[in-house]
Amino acid sequence: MAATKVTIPEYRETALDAIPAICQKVRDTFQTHKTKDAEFRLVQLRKLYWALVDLTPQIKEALRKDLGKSEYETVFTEIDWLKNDCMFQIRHLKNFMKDEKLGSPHVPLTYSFMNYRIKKDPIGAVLIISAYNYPLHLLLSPFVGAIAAGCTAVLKPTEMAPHTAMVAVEILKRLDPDAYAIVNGAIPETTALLDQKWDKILYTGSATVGAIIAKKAAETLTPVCLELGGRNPAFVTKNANIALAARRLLWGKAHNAGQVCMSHNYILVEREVVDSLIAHLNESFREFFPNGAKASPDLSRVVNARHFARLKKMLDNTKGKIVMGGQMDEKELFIEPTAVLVDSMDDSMVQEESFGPIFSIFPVDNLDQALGIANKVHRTPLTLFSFGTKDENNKVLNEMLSGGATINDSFTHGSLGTVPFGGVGDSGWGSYRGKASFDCFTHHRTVAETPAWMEALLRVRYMPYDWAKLRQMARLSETAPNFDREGRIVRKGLGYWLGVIFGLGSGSAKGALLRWALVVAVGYAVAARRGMA
Ligand SMILES: NC(=O)C1=CN([C@@H]2O[C@H](COP(=O)(O)OP(=O)(O)OC[C@H]3O[C@@H](n4cnc5c(N)ncnc54)[C@H](O)[C@@H]3O)[C@@H](O)[C@H]2O)C=CC1
Ligand SMILES: CC1=C(/C=C/C(C)=C/C=C/C(C)=C/C=C/C=C(C)/C=C/C=C(C)/C=C/C=C(\C)C(=O)O)C(C)(C)CCC1
Repeated sequence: MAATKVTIPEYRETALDAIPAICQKVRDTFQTHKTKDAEFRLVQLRKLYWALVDLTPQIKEALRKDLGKSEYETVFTEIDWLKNDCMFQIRHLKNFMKDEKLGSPHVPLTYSFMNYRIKKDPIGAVLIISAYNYPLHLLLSPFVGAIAAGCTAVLKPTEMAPHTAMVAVEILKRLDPDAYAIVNGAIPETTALLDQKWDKILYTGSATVGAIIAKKAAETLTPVCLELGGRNPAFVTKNANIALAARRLLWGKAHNAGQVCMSHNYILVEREVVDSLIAHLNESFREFFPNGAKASPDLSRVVNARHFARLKKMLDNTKGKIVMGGQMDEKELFIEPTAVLVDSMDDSMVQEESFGPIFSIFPVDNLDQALGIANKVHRTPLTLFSFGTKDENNKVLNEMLSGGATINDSFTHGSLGTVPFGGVGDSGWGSYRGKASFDCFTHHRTVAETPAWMEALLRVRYMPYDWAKLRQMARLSETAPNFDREGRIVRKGLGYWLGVIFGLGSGSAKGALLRWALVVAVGYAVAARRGMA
């Protein structure tokens, strides 16, 4: 069958003077409240799903042109990923939207008639700015969350993947044009967008630009979700399965040509197993690329000449020795997955974020030394990886913080679209994916409702204050401590525990009586409401 010719419109930046009106429109649409309706959200998500299906040839072609992305990875991590995102929200939306009733232990018995609950409100009109490495996925995956949450949105795709940006325009044409819009461009257009008032901004990209976004957002106290990068360490101890560690870590740097914010920057490996790790990395390299990396249809290219030059400079500046790969071709923006053996934490291959197919191997004496180095290089990276015994892996998790972590593999924690994903500290603020995507764009509003008939019971809060009422209230609601002034648990034997159980947590007989009276009253009222009393 002859392949259908795919056309992608030429990249066009949005006119700067059109941007304020575009933003005003989505803000106004939010105020119409139409995007809050569950059916509206579902229809938009369904339309997005079918747009992804119908525009699959355009998406594949755009990603091939922008990143030399293999068709396999485009389907796996962009198209299917986003379709799954839509289906997940479609299936669970009504459940996510439901009010959450607040009962024990959050609401004590005394407050139980006030119908405490959490109402899920869309946060408003949001701005989503994305990075180049998964240009459609990183743009639309948060967008799915924004639609599900009932927000309106403006999307700003990366200008570094211009074909994908134009396909995104085509996709958006299938959705409600008043609720969602797309603005194309680079720094001037993003700056114009940031000059507008948003209810939330979700930004994916470098930490440097992340700081610009956060600063600008702070001027208007706009909340931000930042998905940033990091210098991610992998720990390999002598007790690890070295062949498996090598194979899995190489995958993490070959997938999307290592242009993955989660992939490892450097491997801290115990000295005894360095040679074995290098041998196994090379063996896996030959297995993944039997005809060489350049000939492989599976290896993406570096996004552009600037990033190629950046990666080349990291390799030029290293004092280490290349122990795997090393080939490159500027014309094709091709860099082989490359490992460099280094001996200093000041090496360019350790200090700079690779965000490409290159990484370093740093021999260490033991795990304590490795953790000391990693915590100095970057204390809160986006991810970390640990290959060792159960105790060693737990030690790594306990002694180093990261946005996410995978034990015994490369970024498995970030390969599933239904679990929360995000950084910590300077690798990111907030998270999204799965229910977290819905929550990211939702305000969880605590709502209470006080029935009129309760007025007499509320006497305790009104002036003139009455100490006796306050004591009565305390007897009903305070929990007696089981610890002393030194913070030690005071074990009081069977008598104490019987008191806790039969006295409903009260420290006195009077308190226990009052509590039982309240339980009976609440039980009676609930039964009456259900028509049983
Ligand atoms: N945590 C995460 O989910 C991810 C993080 N990243 C990080 O992103 C970086 C690579 O992505 P890039 O696309 O190069 O990031 P980038 O920060 O250069 O660009 C991201 C977005 O910011 C905009 N932008 C660039 N400079 C700006 C400025 N001065 N003012 C306002 N907007 C500006 C761009 O137009 C683009 O849409 C790496 O550091 C990587 O670790 C990348 C992908 C995912
Ligand atoms: C049990 C049976 C089966 C089991 C199959 C299993 C367990 C399959 C496991 C597959 C895995 C772990 C696949 C991993 C895929 C990785 C992906 C898709 C990576 C995605 C990476 C992304 C999206 C990166 C994002 C980067 C970002 C956000 C960034 O840079 O910021 C069978 C075999 C199925 C059947 C028999 C029973």
